[in-house]
Order: sequence, then structure tokens, then C-alpha cells
Amino acid sequence: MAGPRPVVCSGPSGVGKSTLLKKLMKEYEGVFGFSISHTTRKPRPGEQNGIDYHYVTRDVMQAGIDNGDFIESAEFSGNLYGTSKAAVQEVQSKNLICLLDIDMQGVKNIKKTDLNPMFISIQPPSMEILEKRLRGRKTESEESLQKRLQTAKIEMEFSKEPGAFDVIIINDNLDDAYAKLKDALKEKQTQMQHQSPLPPMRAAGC
Ligand SMILES: Nc1nc2c(ncn2[C@@H]2O[C@H](COP(=O)(O)OP(=O)(O)O)[C@@H](O)[C@H]2O)c(=O)[nH]1
Ligand SMILES: Nc1ncnc2c1ncn2[C@@H]1O[C@H](COP(=O)(O)OP(=O)(O)O)[C@@H](O)[C@H]1O
Repeated sequence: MAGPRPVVCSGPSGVGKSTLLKKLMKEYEGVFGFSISHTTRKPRPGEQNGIDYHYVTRDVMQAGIDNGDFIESAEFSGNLYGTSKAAVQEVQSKNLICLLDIDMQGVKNIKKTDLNPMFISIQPPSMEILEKRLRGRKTESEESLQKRLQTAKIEMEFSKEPGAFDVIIINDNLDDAYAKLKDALKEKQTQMQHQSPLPPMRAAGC
């Protein structure tokens, strides 16, 4: 696909992916664009259709998948999620760096495509802290929370596989993790200098 090389962020539910990506898009508005996934899960309070996700029924989503509209799709915690070709094309057509927030299955499936992104894994300092964050977010029922924690263990094992990710960032202190994320994206500096009137990114610790 044309355009700058995308960036995939993956990691257990509740680790802080959305928090980090939103911070990045706010600081570098006009540089990064979010690939808006489709999902069959219900919107959470504050989430907006067409901004956080495209919220659809399972029938609509399955029809899209069958029609070949999706680059990848996966079942996560009882719901379907997927990246449509249109979602990525929309970002790339604006010459923005496409950010994808997808689960482990998405990572595996994207590796089989020609998207060729950079793969970043966001990890919690411990399972206890992950659980605390998920509970603190107050978005999940006890059942959904337990499912997510089970899946988190599998995702964390996968991230240890050699070559699974280009970069692993532990999100302990948010500012430190954000600095590391920007450092990981340092290679995009030149691209960003050319594409954006905003100041180039600085390496972590500068
Ligand atoms: N494979 C795939 N996973 C996705 C996609 N969109 C979101 N996800 C993942 O689905 C999981 C659940 O997302 P969500 O319901 O928003 O919960 P949260 O991660 O706890 O905020 C997370 O691991 C996301 O990274 C997608 O398009 N494809
Ligand atoms: N470094 C951090 N320290 C403490 N809380 C955090 C940190 N990063 C994120 N959080 C909080 O943890 C919760 C889950 O973060 P979120 O970005 O929704 O995770 P994800 O998108 O990976 O599911 C949110 O309430 C968020 O404010």
C-alpha cells in the first residue's frame, strides 16, 4: 500500500495503548492518523462512532469480511474487531503515518499482508498493575474483565517470541513510556519534518 510505513501498537487490554496513541496524535496532529477499526462491541460512554470505532452489528461486519473489505479481523473477548482496507487507505491518502491498535491475532495476520508496519508491543509492569488499571477504567463487567486478563497472559507470552515485535515498551510511568514510544518512532523524524509544520520529535530523554 502507498504512503508512509504504518505503526502497529498491540498489548493487553488495559495496558494503556489508547492513552499513549491519543497523546501522540494530540502532540503530533497532522502527522499521525488513526486507523478506525470496526467492532461489534457496544460503545463505551464517551466513545464516538466513526472516531473510536465504527460500531456495527455482527451481520454487517461478517458481510464486510466475506466481501473482502477487511485487511484482518479477529474475535476478541466475544466481539469481532477488524481493520478495513478503507480505514488504512483513508489515513494513507492524507499522507499521514497510520497508527493501528490491534490485538495479537491482528498482529499475526498483518504480518501475512504487504502492509509492512513497525510492530510495537506495549506491556504492563505486572499482571497486578494491569488488573488495577482495567478495574480503574470501570468499563468492564467482572466477566469481561476476567476474559481480558486471561487473554492478556496469552498476549504477553506471544510478545516474548523472537521477532514478534520490533520494539517492546513497558508502560509503568506514563511519561517514561510515552518518551520511549517517541524514541521508537525517531526513524520517522525526517518524514515528520517534511510532512508537518510541527516541531520534529525529540528522542527520549533529550
Ligand atoms: N485484530 C484486531 N484487533 C483490534 C482491532 N481494533 C481493536 N482491536 C483490539 O481489540 C482489543 C479490545 O479492544 P477494546 O474493546 O477497545 O478494549 P481495550 O483494548 O480494553 O480498550 C484490543 O486488544 C485492541 O487492540 C482491529 O481492528 N483488529
Ligand atoms: N502509565 C500508566 N499509569 C497509570 N495508569 C495508566 C497508565 N497508562 C494508562 N493508564 C490508565 O489505564 C487505563 C487503561 O488504559 P487504556 O489506554 O484504556 O488501555 P488500552 O487502550 O490498552 O486498553 C486507563 O484508565 C488509563 O487512564
